[in-house]
Amino acid sequence: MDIPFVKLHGLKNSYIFVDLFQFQLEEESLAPLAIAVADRNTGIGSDGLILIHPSDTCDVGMRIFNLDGSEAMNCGNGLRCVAKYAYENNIVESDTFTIQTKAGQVEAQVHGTRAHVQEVTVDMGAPVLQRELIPMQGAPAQQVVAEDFQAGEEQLLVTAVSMGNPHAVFFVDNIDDAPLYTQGPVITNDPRFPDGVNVEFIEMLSNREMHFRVWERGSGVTQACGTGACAAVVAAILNGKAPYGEEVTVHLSGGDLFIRWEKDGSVWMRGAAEKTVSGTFHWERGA
Ligand SMILES: N[C@@H](CCC[C@H](N)C(=O)O)C(=O)O
Repeated sequence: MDIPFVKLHGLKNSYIFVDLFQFQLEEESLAPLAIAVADRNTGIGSDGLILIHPSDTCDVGMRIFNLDGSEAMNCGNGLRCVAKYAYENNIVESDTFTIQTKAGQVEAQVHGTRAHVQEVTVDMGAPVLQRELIPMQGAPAQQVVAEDFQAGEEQLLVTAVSMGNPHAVFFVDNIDDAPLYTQGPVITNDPRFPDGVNVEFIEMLSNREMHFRVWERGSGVTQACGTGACAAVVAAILNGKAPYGEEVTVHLSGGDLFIRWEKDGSVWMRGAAEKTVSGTFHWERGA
């Protein structure tokens, strides 16, 4: 099978995009295809696969598969890339439009021209903070803010946030000392998070600026995570480390995102999306 693809990234969090307005894929091929395209030796190389598809309820739809083939409910960097692709390819009429995800509907606004969208702002909706909806084990109806969390030998404090997908946020004094490679792969599969979890380490530089590192569920260390950056800013506000309603600059390994959380309302994410390459991926399933 020859599959037309485009590779885009949000701050070097890269995905292979297949446009299902143009090309059909069978449901059972999606997870193995994600693993195949993401492989950096035998595939194209990416953090996963994203499908851009027609939607009954929104202007365009997005589905995201991690590097290991697991499907996630949401992807912030993917949303900005889908918005760029949809606008540049005339899938949408206006520069503000809706995108359907498995976690619900979001609204995107592109900044730029049909020839080149540089930046995208997304209304990511309200974070989900009830423990059982993240989901995290423990007494229901509570928020998880700076809660004791024993991880191996380390005694950490966790703040848990869902942006449609689960995030465990840990504040550290120095980002270079964050136990990303030791605790990331352990915490992501911790049974206290029955669906697994994306693991973020944050160093606050001021109440408007933070360093961010992530171990993504299903993909491992990535250069950036849009939903993770949103969760980190929400966690900072819940811990009294940042204000409501003000843009916070998040320094990720791959670049900066600008995140704002309105009290009792939406999280807004603004940042870049880039196209790197397009082509055709020749794939024999099971080969
Ligand atoms: N990189 C993404 C998140 C992708 C999904 C995540 N790994 C999960 O399993 O929830 C982003 O930019 O938000």
